[in-house]
Amino acid sequence: MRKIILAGNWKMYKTQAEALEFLEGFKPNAEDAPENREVVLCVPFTALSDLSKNLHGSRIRLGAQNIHWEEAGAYTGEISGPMLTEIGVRYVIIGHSERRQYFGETDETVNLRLKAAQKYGLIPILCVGETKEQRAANETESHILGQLEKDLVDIDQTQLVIAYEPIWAIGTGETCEPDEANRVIGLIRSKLDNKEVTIQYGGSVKPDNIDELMAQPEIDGVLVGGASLTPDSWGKIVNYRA
Ligand SMILES: O=C(CO)COP(=O)(O)O
Repeated sequence: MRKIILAGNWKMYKTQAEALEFLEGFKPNAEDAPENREVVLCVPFTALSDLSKNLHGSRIRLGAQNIHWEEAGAYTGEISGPMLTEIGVRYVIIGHSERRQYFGETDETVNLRLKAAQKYGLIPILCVGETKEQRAANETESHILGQLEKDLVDIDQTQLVIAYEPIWAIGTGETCEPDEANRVIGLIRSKLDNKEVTIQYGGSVKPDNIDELMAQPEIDGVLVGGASLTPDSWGKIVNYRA
C-alpha cells in the first residue's frame, strides 16, 4: 500500500542545540497528526544522535542526507550505513539535486548509494527532477526517465521512496502547479515495476499549498526544505487537511 510520508530536509541548517530546540516546539504538532502519516526529519549528521535520544516513544522518524556505499574505509567526509543505523536512522536522502550539482553525484554513484542504503536496512528517498532549461526544451520526461533507468538498476522497489523535485522549484518560491506535479509523478509511477512506491513532491512546499498538493491522487507525500525549519510551518504541513 502506498504510504503517506512527509519528510523535512534540513540541508545544512541547525546546530545540535537548535535542533533540540526545534524538537521541543514541534513534538506536540507531530503527535497531533493522523496516524497514517509518517513524519520524517532528515537532519545534518551532527544532530542525528541527540535527536535520536530525544525521540524515544515518538512517532517522528529520523533521516540522513547521504550514505557511502562502503561499510568503512578511507573516504574522508563520507558516512556509512552502519554508522547511521546504529543511532536509529531509518531513511536517507540520495541523489538530491544539490548533491548532483555541487558535489559531483552521478547516476552511477546514486545507484551505489541506493544499494548500500537497502543493504543496511535504510529506506532511500531518491530525488529526481529537471532543470528550468530542460523543462523549457520539453525534456522533463526524458530526463527523469533517464535518471530512473540508471539510478534504479538492481534496486528493490519495495524498500524505496522517490521524490520528484523540479530543480527550478527548489528554494525559489515557484511551486510546480499541483496538477503538473501530479502528472509527472503519475508518469514516474507508470515506469516503475512496483506501483505502490511512495512518490513525494518537493520544491517550495509551504503551509498554504500543502492541502492542494496532497489532494492530488498521485502525490503520496512531500519533501520539504525551508518550510520544515520552524515548528510552526512544519507543524502545519504535517497536519494538512485531508
Ligand atoms: O530541496 C528541497 C527538499 O529536498 C526543497 O526545498 P524547499 O522546500 O526549500 O524549496
